[in-house]
Amino acid sequence: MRIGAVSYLNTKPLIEGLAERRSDIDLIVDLPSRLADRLARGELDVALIPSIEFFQNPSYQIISDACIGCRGPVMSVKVLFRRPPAEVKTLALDEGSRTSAALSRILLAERFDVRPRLEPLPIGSGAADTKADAVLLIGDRAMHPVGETFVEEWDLGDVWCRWSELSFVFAMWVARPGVDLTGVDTLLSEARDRGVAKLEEIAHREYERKGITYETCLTYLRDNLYFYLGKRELAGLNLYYQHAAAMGLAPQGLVLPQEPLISRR
Ligand SMILES: C=C(O[C@@H]1C=C(C(=O)O)C=C[C@H]1O)C(=O)O
Repeated sequence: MRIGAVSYLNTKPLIEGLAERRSDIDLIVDLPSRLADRLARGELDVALIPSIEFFQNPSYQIISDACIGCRGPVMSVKVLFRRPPAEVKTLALDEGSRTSAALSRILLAERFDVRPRLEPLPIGSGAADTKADAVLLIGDRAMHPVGETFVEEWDLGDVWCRWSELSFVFAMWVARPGVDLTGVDTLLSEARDRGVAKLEEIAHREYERKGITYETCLTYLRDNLYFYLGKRELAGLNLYYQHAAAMGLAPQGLVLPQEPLISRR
């Protein structure tokens, strides 16, 4: 089984000990946007894909109650503004993102009636490499100071959760059709439970190579991220879907799950 996981710090607690549990697992790490494309091409069987990508294929199935979500500020998803949001004409989008790319467009449209021209921000580039009025950064690179003063900065987790009074779900475990999923939900929820029980250890292991302090790393994993796809998260996902569909960023008419998946343990 080829399982694709996000290569950022946020995913470490979801894959703790995962590859060691079953000899038939090939764990591949990549950027979220690339995981979605690889799952769509059939190069992966199961992947942690941006939630908006789940809407694009009705044959996809959510297979775990583990996810990357937040119930407030997320710390690693930012829109940096060089002009006030109401005056934004161009938006540079982190190439690794699909969910937050759509979310930033939704929030600009809904709150400011702004529909900017979009440009990609390639993986190797930083905010300084674009002149866009606003820049979306996600993942590890969004956690470091950019060295520029912005007129406004949005933490998209915070902005969404305040605006919607619900959680936000950035990425979910999804399988393509025709894959034998026996035991996979247990495998993924157990990996998450192991990871969540060991956040200090994971933070110790990761903080230096991510260029952040141990405290920041632990706070991020423990307090900013939320790894459970519960009722409030599904309600947030549903609302996000409604906005995405209304803006033509997702197909119309999907019925998403409302009730959390009960893990078959
Ligand atoms: C919280 C995050 O969630 C991510 C954001 C994603 C997106 O915008 O498409 C996809 C997967 C997650 O890794 C982050 O990367 O910082």
